[in-house]
Amino acid sequence: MFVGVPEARDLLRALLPDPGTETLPLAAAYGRTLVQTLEARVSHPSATESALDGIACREADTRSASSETPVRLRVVGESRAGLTHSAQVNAGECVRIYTGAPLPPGTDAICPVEQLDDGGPDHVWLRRPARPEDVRHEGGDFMTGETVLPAGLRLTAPRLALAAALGHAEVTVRRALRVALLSTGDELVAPGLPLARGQVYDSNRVGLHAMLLECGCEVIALDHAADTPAALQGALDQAGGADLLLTSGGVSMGRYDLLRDLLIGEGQVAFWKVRMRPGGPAILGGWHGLPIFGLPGNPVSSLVVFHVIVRPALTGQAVRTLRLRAATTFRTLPDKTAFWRGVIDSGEVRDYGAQGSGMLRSLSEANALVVVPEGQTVKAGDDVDVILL
Ligand SMILES: Nc1nc2c(c(=O)[nH]1)N[C@H]1C(S)=C(S)[C@@H](COP(=O)(O)OP(=O)(O)OC[C@H]3O[C@@H](n4cnc5c(N)ncnc54)[C@H](O)[C@@H]3O)O[C@H]1N2
Ligand code: MOO
Repeated sequence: MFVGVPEARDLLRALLPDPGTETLPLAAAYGRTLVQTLEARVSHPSATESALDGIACREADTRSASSETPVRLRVVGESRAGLTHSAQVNAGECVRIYTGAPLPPGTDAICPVEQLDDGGPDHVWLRRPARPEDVRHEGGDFMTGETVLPAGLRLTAPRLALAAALGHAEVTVRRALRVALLSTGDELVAPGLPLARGQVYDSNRVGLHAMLLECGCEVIALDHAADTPAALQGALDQAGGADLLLTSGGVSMGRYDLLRDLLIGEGQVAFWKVRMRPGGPAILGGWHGLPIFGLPGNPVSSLVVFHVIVRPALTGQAVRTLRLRAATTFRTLPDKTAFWRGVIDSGEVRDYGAQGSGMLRSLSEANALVVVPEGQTVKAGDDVDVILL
């Protein structure tokens, strides 16, 4: 029942149903996985246009322009968004132009306003040659018919914006998995209520809810369950209809670790314990046909297990790692992969410091998980795999 991280991920994925697909307006598709290929319905830019506010002219007219020897051009019109100058521009002439406005015929270069002086009625002086690089060419970003977003991508904010720019109002995506979320433990108190000694605010519920939304899941937030078998079973009954029940707490070695007992005693167990730290006591099983993934209660452990096992299983996206130079030594463990909190700074990653699994501040102050495979040593100066948080 003791598994490695990749095996744990595969076992969870195997228990999740195929959610099917649906077509949604872009605004509702954040975090979902695209199941169609999106082609450009238009070219971008849709016309050859200016990248700057200034004048459009013929580059050849302006090559000698400098502060000492400015070049004077006659202004024959204006091109701005929605009101294009469509007449031919000839030698010695220019058109006032604004960023994103189409280039008038005959022009091939831009000089920005910062390099212009007033040259009398309808004239400007250029203190610098006009530059063809400041022209954005039609289709330079993408051309009509080009495949731009392939199926399988997760719809992040920039990709949703790109889908809109391609001319799509709707996208076909994987349906959201319905995940019921349950915190267990008598010591948990909802934030905002008074806290007695020995109690703790239910922070996992908040963090896990947000992480599930980031994964494009529909979240069914269950009431927190006290540490009695009846309370736990009652909570599990409320999760009917979910594709997965995600719990935190109650999976370790204690007498009140009831979820573990319930799955082992009355349900099924696919694994209990993963060869990782933190997060080793995670459990996967089922209860009356409902797949249940039990995260450890320690806040850091639940975050780490979510990142390396739950998120990839829910989204179908592999865990992305970077290779960075270690600025400090990272401890190795003989039989577990370690995911130590690290801080990426100036292109290197250093040890965050306190690695206790209850150190909540680290969830905000660390920005990376440093992966140290079983039995391997990472010394300062070595390259190491890093997961961005
Ligand atoms: N004798 C042993 N004790 C422990 C072992 C072990 O192998 N032998 N494993 C340790 C490890 S590793 C972890 S991780 C924890 C996991 O414990 P549980 O999943 O059973 O979680 P709890 O005991 O319920 O709580 C642990 C800790 O986390 C706090 N907690 C729980 N839920 C929340 C929440 N929703 N929000 C904020 N904080 C929460 C709880 O108060 C405890 O401090 O077990 C070790 N013990
Ligand atoms: O895995 Mo526990 O997750 O070390 O604190």
